[in-house]
Amino acid sequence: MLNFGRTRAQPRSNRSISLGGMDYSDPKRKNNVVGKILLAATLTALCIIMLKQSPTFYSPSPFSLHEQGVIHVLVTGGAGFIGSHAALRLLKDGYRVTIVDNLSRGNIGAVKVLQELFPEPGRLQFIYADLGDPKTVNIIFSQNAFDAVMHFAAVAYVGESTMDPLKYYHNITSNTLVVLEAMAANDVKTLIYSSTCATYGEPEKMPITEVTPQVPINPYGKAKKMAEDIILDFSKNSDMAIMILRYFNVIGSDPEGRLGEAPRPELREHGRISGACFDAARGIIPGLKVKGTDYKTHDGTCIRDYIDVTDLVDAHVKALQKAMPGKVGIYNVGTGKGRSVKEFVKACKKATGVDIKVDYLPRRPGDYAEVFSDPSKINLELNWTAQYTDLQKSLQTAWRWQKSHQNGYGSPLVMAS
Ligand SMILES: O=c1ccn([C@@H]2O[C@H](COP(=O)(O)OP(=O)(O)O[C@H]3OC[C@@H](O)[C@H](O)[C@H]3O)[C@@H](O)[C@H]2O)c(=O)[nH]1
Repeated sequence: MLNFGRTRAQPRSNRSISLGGMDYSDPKRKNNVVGKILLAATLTALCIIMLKQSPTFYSPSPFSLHEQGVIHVLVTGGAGFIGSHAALRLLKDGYRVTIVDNLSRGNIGAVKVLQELFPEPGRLQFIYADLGDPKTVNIIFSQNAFDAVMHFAAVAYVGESTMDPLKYYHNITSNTLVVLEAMAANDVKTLIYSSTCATYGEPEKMPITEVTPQVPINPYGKAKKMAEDIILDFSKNSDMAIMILRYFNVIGSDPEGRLGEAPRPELREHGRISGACFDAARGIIPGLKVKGTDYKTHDGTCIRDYIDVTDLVDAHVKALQKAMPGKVGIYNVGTGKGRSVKEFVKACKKATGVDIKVDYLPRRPGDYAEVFSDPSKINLELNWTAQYTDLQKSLQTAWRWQKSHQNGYGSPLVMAS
């Protein structure tokens, strides 16, 4: 069942493109809207059928041998926005990386970018698999000698979590359990866990420290808190080295323009503020909907702490380096500065040069008025400080990628040739 032999030159999904004998560059076909839709649907269906045979390994070489001295990190959700940026940083720093992703939210195009940057055998392995399937996950762990796991894979929209709470409770808690069990069974000793400021809910006192009581108010935050509790209980009888990073609001993209944020268009209504601003600036949506103007903040809109993805992945690498056996480290990852949605929109207008049309709507269920971090613990203990603190500059970097990737990474499932 495990397919180690596939080369980068012959990914299954590449072959599925030629199966149809279609040419995307044919101008007549471009004008044929119905034809394009049918083509896209056929390709997607073919890819889904092929990819369903999980786990499917796409890599230049087998990864079953543990190379001495090279730390092998499993990056779950490595085809997603934060996971792909983390994988890039790890690879740049000389780690070997295995990405496991079910491509439900991530993009195979991000993996392809990484494979092109790091084609050497033994550097990067991509496994299409679902963490909800313990059997598959155990096969993956038993066939690879992972030294550490960065567990990013998860659904992560506050608004969606209020509409589909079961999806959130299931995906976030159950998959974390599966990962932890596989780590314990296969003697993998280091976990860096992606948690969130949403676990704090709406604290009375700002800024938020790591000892601020966690009283989440939406299913996303509650599920992440549950996953943290699972990890903490497990840690009491384990010598695993664990770091829990509570991210604030992640923005930006790779300064060298190789990776970006490409959320699924079908989830646009739940999307985060950065994606919505860029979609409005590109004219994909008629305007930005600011959700809630009657919060008790200086301008009535919600306040968030926007942290650049480059800084965030730096915090992960530092956490990995400082993780101690038998210890759990919990850290806020934010800039320490709160900005309102109106301030964010102003910065986005400047960054894009587009006078984005703004509509003001009622509050979004699940939102809290104000959160921003006190990052002193991570400053002190992990020697980490946010470097990319100019909101407009981070948005400019992200906008450059958005402009040069009008369709994101293309089809999220098909490896473009
Ligand atoms: O289209 C939009 C999107 C968002 N917003 C507002 O912008 C603010 C930020 O919302 P986002 O959806 O971008 O981000 P959230 O604060 O809800 O959660 C985010 O930060 C914490 C992370 O762990 C979560 O994964 C992430 O979704 C909220 O006030 C929201 O109502 C809009 O006004 N319009």
